[in-house]
This record gives sequence, C-alpha cells and structure tokens, in this order.
Amino acid sequence: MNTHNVVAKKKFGQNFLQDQEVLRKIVEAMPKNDNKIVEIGPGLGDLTKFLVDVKSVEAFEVDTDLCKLLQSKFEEEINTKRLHINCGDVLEAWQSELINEPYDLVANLPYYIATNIILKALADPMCKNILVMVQLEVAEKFCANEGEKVFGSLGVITQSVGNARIIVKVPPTAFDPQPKVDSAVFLIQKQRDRSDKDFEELLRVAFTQPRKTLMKNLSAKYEKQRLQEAFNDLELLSTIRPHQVSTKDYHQLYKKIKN
Ligand SMILES: C[S@@+](CC[C@H](N)C(=O)[O-])C[C@H]1O[C@@H](n2cnc3c(N)ncnc32)[C@H](O)[C@@H]1O
Repeated sequence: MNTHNVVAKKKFGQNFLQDQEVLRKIVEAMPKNDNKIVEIGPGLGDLTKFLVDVKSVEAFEVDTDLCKLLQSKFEEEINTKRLHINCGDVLEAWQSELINEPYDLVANLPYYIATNIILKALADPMCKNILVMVQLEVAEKFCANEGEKVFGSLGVITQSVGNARIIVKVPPTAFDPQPKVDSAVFLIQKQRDRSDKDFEELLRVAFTQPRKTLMKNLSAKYEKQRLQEAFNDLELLSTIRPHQVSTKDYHQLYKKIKN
C-alpha cells in the first residue's frame, strides 16, 4: 500500500516510482524542444505532476480505477488542456502513429510490455525521443554497442534510427511495491525514421543462436553462395559472431542479400 492507499495491480505491472531524486533526473534528461509529451501508464501521477509543469501531456492509462483517481487529482490541468488522459490499453490505441503530432515518450513503463512499446515508438514517425524506465537488463540491450555480449537486434534497431544511453540505474527500493529486478532510465534520441520489417526479419535470423556464427544463423534462411559473396565484399570473417557485427554492416549485408 502506497501513500495514495492504492493497492498495486500486478497484472498491469504496477510499481509506483516514489524516489523524488529519480523523478527529478528523468525531468532533467528530457530533450529541450517543443514536442508534446506522451506518458504511458501515469499510474498515481507522480511523474505526470512534474511533466505537466513543463509541457502538455497526452497520457494513456489502462487501469480504470487509476484513471478516475488521475481525473480528480489533475482536474485543473485537464480543464486547462495541459493534460489529456486516454483510459484504455495503449497497444490497442496505437496504429502506426500513436498521436498525430510530434511527441517525446516519457514514462516509467509497465515492464511486461516495455520492449513492445519501445519497438512501436521506434517505428512511429511521430515519436522523436524516448525517455523511459525499464528493467535494467532491457535498457542495456537497447543501449548496447557492437562487440558487447548483449548487442543484439534491439541494439541494431535502435542504432538504425538514432543513439541511446543510460541516464540512471535505479534500485528496487525506489518503488512501491518494489520490483524483483534492477531498473534503469534510458534515452533514445531519434535522428531518422526507418522501419523495415524485412530488415527486422534478417536480424531475427541473425541472432537466433547468439553464440553460433553469423554465417551459420543466416544460412538457415538465406542462400549460402550469396551470403559468402556478401561476407567477402564486406570483409566479414565467416567465423564472426552476430554481436561482433556493426549496425552499418548489418544494413550493407541486408542490401546485398535481400533480392
Ligand atoms: C510501472 S507503473 C508506472 C506508474 C507511474 N508512472 C509511476 O512512475 O509510478 C506502469 C503503469 O502502466 C499502466 N499500464 C499497464 N499496462 C498498460 C497498457 N497496456 N496501457 C496503458 N497503461 C498501462 C499501469 O496501470 C501502471 O499505471
């Protein structure tokens, strides 16, 4: 039970962020621009309170009990149009664009759908920056660089549209109730739009068995002869592992073998 006397619902991934220092760091890390803020899962509104002070906010909250609480807590901000709350599942509301104007996603995400939400935001041309709290392990995958063990398809997809960095690591004690895992806030600054399902399919195949060679993984789907030529052109060794290949080389490889 937290300060609002609300019992957290596990099925909605509710871990409310109580640490004021972390909240302050999230707000400080927000990119300076005129974009609207989208907050997914405002919960009890602790982060929302900071966000509406800086910008207007479009919020999406699935829990109808919390929607009611937020509507009364933020009556003034709602009346003055600094805050709009959409009550329902954000994934159902999300077509290719979540809202029809440029926005930055700022949120302490529900962990059970965090990766899915970030991938949708990366592919959404209206989303310009992503500043979110997720499980530390997930943040590290999105922020990884070539050569690091955790560099995989999430790292390649992120680097294909911009750059990512961890802002702050957050222990379970910052939340109520406390999650079982460490968390981290990280920022993705998008520099270009790029979304290609066939490229993502190549990455899926490339990282099927991360410990095996890239050649072995890709051979399961692509023609060996063409792969060999592409590897030679790019001067990639046939013994190279998927995490050792740069994002640029993945795109080159894709160009050479897609037809
Ligand atoms: C980790 S809590 C964060 C709450 C609050 N922002 C904070 O920092 O304390 C995740 C929030 O996302 C909401 N949520 C879970 N699934 C959702 C969905 N599919 N669509 C919209 N909100 C969702 C939960 O109800 C909860 O309020």
